[in-house]
Amino acid sequence: MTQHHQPRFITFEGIDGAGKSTHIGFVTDYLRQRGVSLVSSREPGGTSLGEKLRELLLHEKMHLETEALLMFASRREHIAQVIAPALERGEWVISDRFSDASFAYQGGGRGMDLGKMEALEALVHPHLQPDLTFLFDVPLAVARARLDATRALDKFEQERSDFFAATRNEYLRRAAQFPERFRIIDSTQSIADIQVQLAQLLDILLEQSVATH
Ligand SMILES: Nc1ncnc2c1ncn2[C@@H]1O[C@H](COP(=O)(O)OP(=O)(O)O)[C@@H](O)[C@H]1O
Ligand SMILES: Cc1cn([C@H]2C[C@H](O)[C@@H](COP(=O)(O)OP(=O)(O)O)O2)c(=O)[nH]c1=O
Repeated sequence: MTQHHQPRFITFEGIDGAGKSTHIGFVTDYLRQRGVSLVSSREPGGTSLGEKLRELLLHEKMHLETEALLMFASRREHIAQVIAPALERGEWVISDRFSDASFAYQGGGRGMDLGKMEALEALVHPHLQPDLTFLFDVPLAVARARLDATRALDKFEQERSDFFAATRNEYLRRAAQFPERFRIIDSTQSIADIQVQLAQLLDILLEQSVATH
């Protein structure tokens, strides 16, 4: 009898500076050490076309709906080329952001009608949702201080604090709407404490995904 893990699709979300990127490497290492084959990717991006769209999205000013359409165009390609084939092969997929980011940034932050966002989601992935979404949540001032300390800011990261307040609120609204999928991580904790919590959550997911033949 052999044991394997049924494929899972995990996404990482949070406002810029919440600490998402810090933990993706930890999570991929943790899962690989436990025998999971996985693909780690990001949005916007994750494919050759998607990375070109990312360059435009992070640096060019454009109409709000153009921005939303390009985010979903990048996602469509990502699903077709990376996410769906990996899940079909039985591999896990870790994505640094997915559609919750469009709801939070283009919907919450920029105020695009959420009904239009839902229509795009229904067009691009009517049957696919993450199995688990880690939402890294911190007060705006903490995120801002972390960003200022580290790097040159892209188009989104230069937004004002009311933009991020609305973005964070939309993330929290989505988490309340889909509690079975979301796990909110209090990212004011130390990196070490967050990793203890992530490991516990991953152990539960691993246990639930074991299939034996
Ligand atoms: N829990 C934490 N405590 C203190 N600093 C952190 C924590 N998490 C991340 N950082 C630091 O904050 C900065 C932004 O983190 P990063 O992971 O790049 O954020 P994100 O990917 O969410 O934009 C980095 O310099 C990182 O080292
Ligand atoms: C996927 C996605 C990202 N974004 C934004 C959020 C981020 O500010 C930016 C890029 O995300 P990210 O890769 O998290 O940035 P970084 O590597 O600099 O931490 O794109 C949207 O506005 N909508 C979306 O649908």
